[in-house]
Amino acid sequence: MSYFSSTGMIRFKNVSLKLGGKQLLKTFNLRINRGDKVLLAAQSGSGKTSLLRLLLGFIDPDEGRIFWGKKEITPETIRKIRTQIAYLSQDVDFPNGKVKDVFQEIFEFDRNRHLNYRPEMLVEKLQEFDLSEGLLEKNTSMISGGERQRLGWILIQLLDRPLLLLDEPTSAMDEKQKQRFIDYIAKTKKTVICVSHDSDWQLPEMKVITTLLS
Ligand SMILES: Nc1ncnc2c1ncn2[C@@H]1O[C@H](COP(=O)(O)OP(=O)(O)OP(=O)(O)O)[C@@H](O)[C@H]1O
Repeated sequence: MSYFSSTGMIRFKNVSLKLGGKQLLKTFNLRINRGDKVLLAAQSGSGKTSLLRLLLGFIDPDEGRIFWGKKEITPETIRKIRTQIAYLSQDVDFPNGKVKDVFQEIFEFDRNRHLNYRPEMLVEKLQEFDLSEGLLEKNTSMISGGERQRLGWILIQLLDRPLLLLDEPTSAMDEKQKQRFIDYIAKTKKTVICVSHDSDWQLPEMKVITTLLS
């Protein structure tokens, strides 16, 4: 079986995590299959963002193991695993620079070259998401929270990776925009883990997790 092919995509096995003196996970178990959609709607401060950060290898569990297919997530495996993940963080942190240059640079990384990015692809997406072409010339530090969030969505769509990790992905959007992204997630065949308190994200196809400490 190859590195990434497996129906059981992600598995948390007896994972415990304590941060800032607070127990967030205690022998936590979760299995996520390819194509599954999971909504983390546990209360504020319960560790939802930390769970995404565990999957990205930004933090390590105190106990237990996390698997991607048959591979355990470790410092040795995480780089390759990250090439399969598109992460939209709560604050959508873009590098400093003109929007058009930042996008160009992202797609010049070895792991993204196969996508054959062209600037026209970004222009097309800007139109689709009601963003002005003038944004291309703006510095990423000068754009609004709502624009930044939509640019984050554009990036994750263009990156076209099998696992989407979305942290409050529509918090800075109006209803119409929000619905467009919810519809995209409802239709996608990708595996999705979304953090949101917004009940509009509770799609029928989503497994909703309301508590992490059971
Ligand atoms: N690096 C860290 N050091 C210390 N404490 C941390 C760290 N990261 C997170 N925490 C704490 O862990 C708890 C869980 O944080 P986390 O952001 O994962 O929760 P959350 O469920 O995503 O919250 P929210 O819904 O409010 O965004 C919080 O009390 C937070 O202050």
